[in-house]
Amino acid sequence: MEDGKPVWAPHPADGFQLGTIVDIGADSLTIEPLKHGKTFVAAINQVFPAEDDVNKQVEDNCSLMYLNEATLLNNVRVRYSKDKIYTFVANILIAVNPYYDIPKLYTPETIKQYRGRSLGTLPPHVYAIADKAYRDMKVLKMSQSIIVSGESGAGKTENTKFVLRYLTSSYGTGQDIDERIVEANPLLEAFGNAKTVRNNNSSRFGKFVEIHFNEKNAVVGGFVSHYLLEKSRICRQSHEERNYHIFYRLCAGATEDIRQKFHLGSPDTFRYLNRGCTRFFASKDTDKQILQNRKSPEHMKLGPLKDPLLDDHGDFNRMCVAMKKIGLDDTEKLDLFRVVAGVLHLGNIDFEEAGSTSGGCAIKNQSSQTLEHCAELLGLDEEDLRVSLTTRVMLTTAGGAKGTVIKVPLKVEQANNARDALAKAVYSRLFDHVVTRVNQCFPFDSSSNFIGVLDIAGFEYFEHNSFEQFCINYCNEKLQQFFNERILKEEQELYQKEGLGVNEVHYVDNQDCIDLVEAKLVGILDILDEENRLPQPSDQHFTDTVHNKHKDHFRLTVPRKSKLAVHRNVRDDEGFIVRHFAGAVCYETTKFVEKNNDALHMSLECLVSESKDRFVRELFENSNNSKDVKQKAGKLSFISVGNKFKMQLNILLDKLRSTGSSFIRCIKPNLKMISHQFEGAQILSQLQCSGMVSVLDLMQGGFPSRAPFHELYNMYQKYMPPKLTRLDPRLFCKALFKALGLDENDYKFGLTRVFFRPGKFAEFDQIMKSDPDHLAELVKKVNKWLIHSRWKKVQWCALSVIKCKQLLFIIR
Ligand SMILES: Nc1ncnc2c1ncn2[C@@H]1O[C@H](COP(=O)(O)OP(=O)(O)OP(=O)(O)O)[C@@H](O)[C@H]1O
Repeated sequence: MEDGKPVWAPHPADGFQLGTIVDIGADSLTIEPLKHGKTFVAAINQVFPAEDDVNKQVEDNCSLMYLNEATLLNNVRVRYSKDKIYTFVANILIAVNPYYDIPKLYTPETIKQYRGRSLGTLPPHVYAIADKAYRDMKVLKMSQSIIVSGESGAGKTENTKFVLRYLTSSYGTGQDIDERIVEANPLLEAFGNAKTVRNNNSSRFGKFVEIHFNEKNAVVGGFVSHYLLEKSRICRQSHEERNYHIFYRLCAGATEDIRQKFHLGSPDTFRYLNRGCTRFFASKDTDKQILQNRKSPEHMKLGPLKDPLLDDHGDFNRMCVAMKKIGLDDTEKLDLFRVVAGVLHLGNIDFEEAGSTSGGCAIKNQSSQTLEHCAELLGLDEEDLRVSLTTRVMLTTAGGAKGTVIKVPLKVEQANNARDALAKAVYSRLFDHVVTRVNQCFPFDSSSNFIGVLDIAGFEYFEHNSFEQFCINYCNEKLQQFFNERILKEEQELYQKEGLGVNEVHYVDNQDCIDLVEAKLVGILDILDEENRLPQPSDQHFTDTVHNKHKDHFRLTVPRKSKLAVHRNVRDDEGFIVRHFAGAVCYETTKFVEKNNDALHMSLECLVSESKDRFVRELFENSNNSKDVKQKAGKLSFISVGNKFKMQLNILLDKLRSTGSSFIRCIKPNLKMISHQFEGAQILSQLQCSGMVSVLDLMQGGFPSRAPFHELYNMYQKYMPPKLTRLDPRLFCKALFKALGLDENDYKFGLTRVFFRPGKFAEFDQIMKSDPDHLAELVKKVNKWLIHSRWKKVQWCALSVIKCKQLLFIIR
């Protein structure tokens, strides 16, 4: 950075602002903003050199002279203002959510344009990544994966859908299977998506969608794996949020016949819906199609929720069509709806103290009809359901009559928990079933390779972070490691391909953070499991153990060390801070123990797995603990959520490691979810969380800026006399570099481009644009070098001829 040249300095709302350095301190700089405003002081490591033309935008950030987080943000900003939402950083695609349909961006014609075209030959696009994956699969005969990440509402699911549509329409067989892969989405979204404050259509589960190809590289089928459905939402949502879409779609769109059969009412009549938002999504017109008696008072008062892509009544019908298309018959459809209705009724069962000496509770009289509906819909015996919700079965294990079954009465709060646990178990099994069923509708006998698209929540931190964030961030920590491995590998491969003869790129590994979470016995997940197995597990004891076992761990500390006041109020035994690659997160550990346990208590497990209804019974058939329910009845069994996730993740990562990979980083431009608004600071934080900034760091360890010879030639030919511009671009560049006497450690000549060490491209540019006297001197030097190198070439040729002649003479 130089005196008088513009720099990017931190700005609270925009991320960075342009300014000039007016004073230099020991580790800080005083900056004068270019736009009006007072001078301010910024830490030296937060001030970055700016490009000369800050309105310039490039398709690949690596062709910028200064590759840093500020120039990256600025490039994305300038492009976004021109509706260019996609940008490359080397082979990584950044996708900013436009929150409106950009004309012609995803048309069939655009799909055609990208078919078979190499990365970089057309503007950055999600189709370019999809096609690269396909071509790599074909050429390398190796499966591929595309990892789509970003925070909620950033556009992961939409981009995933674009990839799937691109692949099926470009490389499908034109048969039913292609359509089925695309049609599976509405069904998955109905059961796994919900309105949240961040996104009206938020996927509350992670998924890896594989499209399988035969030996001729045509689509033959698909397979979906899913991760971590958010279960807490089934029973409770915050005020402005909703439960899963299916509940509202059923209430709004079901035929009168279904409505009566399943005893459905308006959303406000169900506890599992009425603590959140009870309005339907509808347009002015479709709102009229929803009968009055299906609308909640809140809906009547405030009108429908509006979203261009969502409409509960219409979506119900579309979902029914999609079900048909993917091969679900009417019986199966009704089975699904019946269980959804059953869950709703279950939530309406109320308990009160029994008033007996047992200290237990009973189902309120007012709930008797609900109990009846619930039992009917889930195929349970009403009395058995009553008993299972209000008592817990225990087997005596010691003393007197060993193995005697005793019924322990539950208190009101325990019964409420049991009811909610049952609802969560039934719904999440139903969701598993939906995914299994979806998978059955695009079967394949054999496949040569697949392209998998991973759509999973990115790194997240809120004011209050719980077990869900802990799992998601652990997952992102693993994906980040994979990302680093791959980017590093790609960089090294590029250096090799370009013949640079170097492969030194250094970066900070995050294995220590991964170990902190998943190491055997001492990792946080194992400590938590250990706690769950104790007779009286407690969140505090778990938290204390974590702190004790990792007293001096660099990645772990106590909440009071947080920079944020809210976290400093959290006691040492109520939380811990993990220093993730993307920043420190304070986790509050209340309910960690409960959330880590997927097991129903035994009476409930027995109840549902012996349901009279085949569909419900089958939902629980494959459960881990149904086989030996009776033997285990003495203990509260424990099924670890954390370790199941760890296992799934490790399988996923093994799979990813065995494939070639591409990355799409989705960015949410603003919190209001509107078009044409770029909130710089927000976006910068997402770039940091998605690992993009650390990728820049990683690249800084090598040769981050790169410019093709022809580009350099075009940039500088105007400064050179015609005699020199007649040279071919490669020789032209070589002559310049040699003449300038640049340090050979600062740049490398590849086959197609020049690679620069951090900041060296700019230095070079500066010399080129220096004053005319200096330039004249430079031209002289270039000429001299050319003559010198040509002379050397002539000498070498002459010598070779002489040597050949001598050789011939000897042979003769
Ligand atoms: N490329 C796009 N063009 C137009 N609108 C888009 C695009 N990408 C996203 N959107 C809009 O943004 C909304 C949120 O996108 P999406 O559901 O894909 O986010 P997400 O990252 O999957 O969020 P979550 O993690 O909550 O599921 C979409 O419903 C759509 O309205």
